[in-house]
Amino acid sequence: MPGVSALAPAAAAAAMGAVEEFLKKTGGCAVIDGGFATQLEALGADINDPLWSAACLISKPHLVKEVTAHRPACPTSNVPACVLTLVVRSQLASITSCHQALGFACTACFDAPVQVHMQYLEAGADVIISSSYQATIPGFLARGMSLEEAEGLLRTSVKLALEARDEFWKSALRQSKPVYNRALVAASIGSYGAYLADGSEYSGSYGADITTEKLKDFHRRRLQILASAGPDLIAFEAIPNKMETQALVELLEEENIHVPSWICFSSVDGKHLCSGETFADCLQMINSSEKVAVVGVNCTPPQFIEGIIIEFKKQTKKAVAVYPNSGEVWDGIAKRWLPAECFGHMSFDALAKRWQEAGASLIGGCCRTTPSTIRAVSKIVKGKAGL
Ligand SMILES: C[S+](C)CC[C@H](N)C(=O)O
Ligand SMILES: N[C@@H](CCS)C(=O)O
Ligand SMILES: [Zn+2]
Repeated sequence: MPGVSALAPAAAAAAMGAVEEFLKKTGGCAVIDGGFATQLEALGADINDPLWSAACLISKPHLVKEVTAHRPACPTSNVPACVLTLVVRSQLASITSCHQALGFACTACFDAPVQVHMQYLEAGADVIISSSYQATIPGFLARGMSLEEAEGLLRTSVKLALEARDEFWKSALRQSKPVYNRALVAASIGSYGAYLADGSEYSGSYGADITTEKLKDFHRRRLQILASAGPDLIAFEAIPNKMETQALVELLEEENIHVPSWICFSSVDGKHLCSGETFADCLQMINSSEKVAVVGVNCTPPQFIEGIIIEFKKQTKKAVAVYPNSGEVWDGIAKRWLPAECFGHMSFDALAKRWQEAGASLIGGCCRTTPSTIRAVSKIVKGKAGL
């Protein structure tokens, strides 16, 4: 499916139909990847940063030179000298970490997003989500970047995912036994709360001053740029309240976005959005939008997912996506994950089978899930060995 932001209405309708076709091709249940940020950290990246995982997009090659002889490894990525080629000229003596000390990535860190995408593709993901969850224009500007640089990094996030998908697909085609589908690339758009980086994507509390119009203005330019960068889907992730849902639905119309979207909510109780508002009110708005192909929940504890799918299936005809977190709880102030409340004796993949039976059409994992989670999910929902 090509990038479709500039297509005429008939072609846009075809793009929406292509999502349905794609789901059929995957046997009625597509596998989404797992936690992008989680796996980035597993590769050694330091994402304790206002941009969180989007910090991996920042690199400044014009400031750097080859000094592998001087520095044996990147202390952040722990990548050995043979692949570490970029370090700042003026700070050779004092480097402690690419992101924290220098404010940008070494080449090894910069390769990490592609590696993460590749690992999820190998694990069996039919849909990979770009590294743009917390990539925002104001966030990049606050780092001293120009508008042009900021917009360029948004495009880069989609480009890296498309490159990984195409590279992986080329190698999959060379295999004698067909195991994989050609994956779709979803351009991630996190909530306003994710940008605030104050834990409000799990509370939905944006303060008294925020309005639907302000939220639209916050999302507008990033949406335009990501939609025009050639993704197959736009993935609005962890949307915590009704006002932001309304802003997104209206914005998709106003900007006439023809890339099919999904809107996924976050929930901390399994019955409401994080704000305490009902799913029903949001689903009603989404049901009347032709721009939204898929609805669902992400970054929500696994024990709530089956009940949520059952509710959604009563309230919408759109395909339902679920990609819960591990059940651990994000402490937005201390910036760390707290232990999960016990979610019973069932493993994530055994639960995934139940989510499929309850009617979910796309299943994956969010924070604190990994390629091995996705490998297990893929095997169980597709009944396929060999990944
Ligand atoms: C999905 S949460 C763990 C992402 C990080 C959060 N927006 C923060 O920056 O603290
Ligand atoms: N796509 C993002 C979602 C965070 S809630 C990630 O996996 O890092
Ligand atoms: Zn998450």
